[in-house]
Amino acid sequence: MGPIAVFGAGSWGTTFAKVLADAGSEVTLWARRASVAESITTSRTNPDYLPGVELPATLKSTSDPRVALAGASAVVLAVPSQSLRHNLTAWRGLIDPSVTLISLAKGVELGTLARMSQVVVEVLGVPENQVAVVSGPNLAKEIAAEQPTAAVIACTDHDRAVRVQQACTTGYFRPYTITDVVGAELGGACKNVIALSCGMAGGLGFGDNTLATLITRGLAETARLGVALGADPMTFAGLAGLGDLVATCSSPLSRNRTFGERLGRGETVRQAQDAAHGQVAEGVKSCSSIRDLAMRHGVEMPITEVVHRVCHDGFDPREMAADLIGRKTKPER
Ligand SMILES: NC(=O)C1=CN([C@@H]2O[C@H](COP(=O)(O)OP(=O)(O)OC[C@H]3O[C@@H](n4cnc5c(N)ncnc54)[C@H](O)[C@@H]3O)[C@@H](O)[C@H]2O)C=CC1
Ligand SMILES: O=C(CO)COP(=O)(O)O
Repeated sequence: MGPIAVFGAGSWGTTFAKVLADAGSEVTLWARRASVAESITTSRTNPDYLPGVELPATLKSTSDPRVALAGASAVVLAVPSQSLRHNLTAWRGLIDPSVTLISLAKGVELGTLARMSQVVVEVLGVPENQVAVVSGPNLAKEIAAEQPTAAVIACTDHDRAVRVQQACTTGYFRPYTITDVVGAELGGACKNVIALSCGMAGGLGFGDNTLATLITRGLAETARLGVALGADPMTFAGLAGLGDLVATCSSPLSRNRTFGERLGRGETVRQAQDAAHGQVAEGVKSCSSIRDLAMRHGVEMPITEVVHRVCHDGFDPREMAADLIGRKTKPER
């Protein structure tokens, strides 16, 4: 794979740019703010998002999309889900129609209920086999510290997935390939919502049984939605399903879990948002689009429903347990 442009210099965009550069790829990282690009170029750091992490000397950075895209054979999209369409529309005329598009975002678009790869296909007019998705238990700060982890590269074109895999394999980052894009994207989007519920449970003082119950039943409702949308159920037992779910629901590094914890301790959505300092907790918006997607397909997602009510309808997290536990009894499957 030739030069790679990474769009979005937040925690994951910057970290994934480092992974690609460490794997030997030629990488240019586009940052929205010129000061961030300047800092990466001159001091090899991105203090706003990855304080204390030294970035590779080979990594270039710019705030000019044309410079980032010059000669690029692949474009990595690392902006928040709800702004992807807007950004891509602005960059559309600049992106060579033959490049591989690599989506890192974990969300479902509000209103259209589109997955991120569907947004890419729609806005850029490229075939779906040109879009790859990276997902898995990938908390940016741990990967930036070169702690070992695995991931999946999902693309309906297996050969393309292998090329992306080769471009990002390092001594600390081990990507596997799969062809189930639907499953990979839904696993990544839904686990943010389940992590919010786990955070709320933690904030309310509940322990590991509650955590494990939410993770397991969260996985069940995610897989139910996935199967209704044509995903391979086995994807949810893999890195983009269980792997990401366990990491995000358990880790204090997760923005979604942390956000939920604040709500569980009694903070308002606004207070939790202010405390996030502009860092995105995707589940706060995706709980609504995923809930709507589930309703459209007649799929029951009770945890997602409750998270939506807490985040958007003023429902008190203290009522969450009674609401979920008090549902009509039924078989596990
Ligand atoms: N941080 C992590 O550990 C991981 C994050 N992800 C996903 O990657 C995506 C990006 O997340 P992060 O880099 O963590 O987010 P972040 O909150 O750290 O950074 C977001 C980046 O997008 C930029 N941005 C924000 N709004 C924008 C807009 N309207 N237009 C253009 N740029 C905008 C910000 O300036 C920043 O550079 C999300 O969908 C997230 O779920 C996936 C795996 C791991
Ligand atoms: O996607 C992630 C880990 O795989 C990051 O989770 P948060 O967005 O909750 O920090």
